[in-house]
Amino acid sequence: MSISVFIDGAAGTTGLEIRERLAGRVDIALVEIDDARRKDPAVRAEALNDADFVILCLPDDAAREAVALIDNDRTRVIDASTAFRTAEGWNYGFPELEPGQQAAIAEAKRVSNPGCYPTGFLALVRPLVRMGLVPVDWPLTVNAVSGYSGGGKAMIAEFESANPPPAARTYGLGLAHKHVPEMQKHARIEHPPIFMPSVANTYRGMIVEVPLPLHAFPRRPSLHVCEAVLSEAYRDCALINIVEGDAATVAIEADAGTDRLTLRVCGNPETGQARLIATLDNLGKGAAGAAVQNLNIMAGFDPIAGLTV
Ligand SMILES: NC(=O)C1=CN([C@@H]2O[C@H](COP(=O)(O)OP(=O)(O)OC[C@H]3O[C@@H](n4cnc5c(N)ncnc54)[C@H](OP(=O)(O)O)[C@@H]3O)[C@@H](O)[C@H]2O)C=CC1
Ligand SMILES: CC(=O)N[C@@H](CCC(=O)OP(=O)(O)O)C(=O)O
Repeated sequence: MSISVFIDGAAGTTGLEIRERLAGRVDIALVEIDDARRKDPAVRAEALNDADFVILCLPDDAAREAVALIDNDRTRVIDASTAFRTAEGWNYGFPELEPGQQAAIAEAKRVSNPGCYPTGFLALVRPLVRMGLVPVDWPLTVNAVSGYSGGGKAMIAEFESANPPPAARTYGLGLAHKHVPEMQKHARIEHPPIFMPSVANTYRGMIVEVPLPLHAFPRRPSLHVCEAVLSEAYRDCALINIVEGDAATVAIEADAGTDRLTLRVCGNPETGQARLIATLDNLGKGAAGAAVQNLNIMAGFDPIAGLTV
């Protein structure tokens, strides 16, 4: 079986990465448009309605516009932007997050790809919340550092033209980052997490951390129990690895250039303080890898076809 796929925003950072992963696949025919007219709504509307699947790699407003341009019942959509991640009628494209989620994505017409930071946060926290180990009303915090490709073409140009670029800088200081509602909704927690993102002078890769005072939780879970819960939750997930044992350091490059997501439960067993750590590539499982995984699932292909494990 072969499917047709149109990538709207194929000249952007995420779009190019998706194209790279799909190029050469015999089961996929890419719908191409003239580069000079890639922002022309009439040209886009035709491609959006011709394709079996469209993958939107656009700013939020352009993604909303693209969805509005689809006027048939057949075309199925994967959106990489923030526009629909908490929207009714959209399926959250994180197949490993909940039991039954992959099956729901397989049937869905509209799938919203998770944000890169929420991918790390949710993978670490959701199984522990679901098991009742982290109370739903706990005020969680998230610390994270991303490569600068996370900010798309504009941030890449900014870092690559600055002389010298910052080694690292923190942002989101007003605690209203666009990923917070998505984190709260899909973790199924009562309060928005305090989210402290930074960007480093490296192209790709990210570290997402959640500190947990396990000793203060009603069930006082050990580090070992948390690790066992994550291992069980992702037992059959080809892209998610739980690395056991002590790590002295974790590098932002750990999963850069792959579509993997690696989880670690670090900390001090004596004090009951944990550091949950996720590493991933913002353009891999954080964007393009996840979009291709969702496409594979929706089309009935091997879920990890074309991906780097
Ligand atoms: N970069 C990342 O790590 C991640 C990105 N995302 C999300 O993916 C989406 C794309 O991000 P990213 O690839 O980084 O961004 P880029 O800025 O690199 O790419 C966006 C592309 O969209 C094009 N574009 C803008 N407006 C329109 C329009 N009206 N019609 C057609 N094309 C348009 C741009 O054109 P032009 O080339 O002229 O600028 C550009 O090529 C965003 O919503 C982002 O939030 C999600 C997870 C991670
Ligand atoms: C370093 C950097 O700036 N990162 C982006 C997030 C990239 C991403 O995940 O895109 P979505 O917002 O579509 O999820 C930011 O913080 O806005």
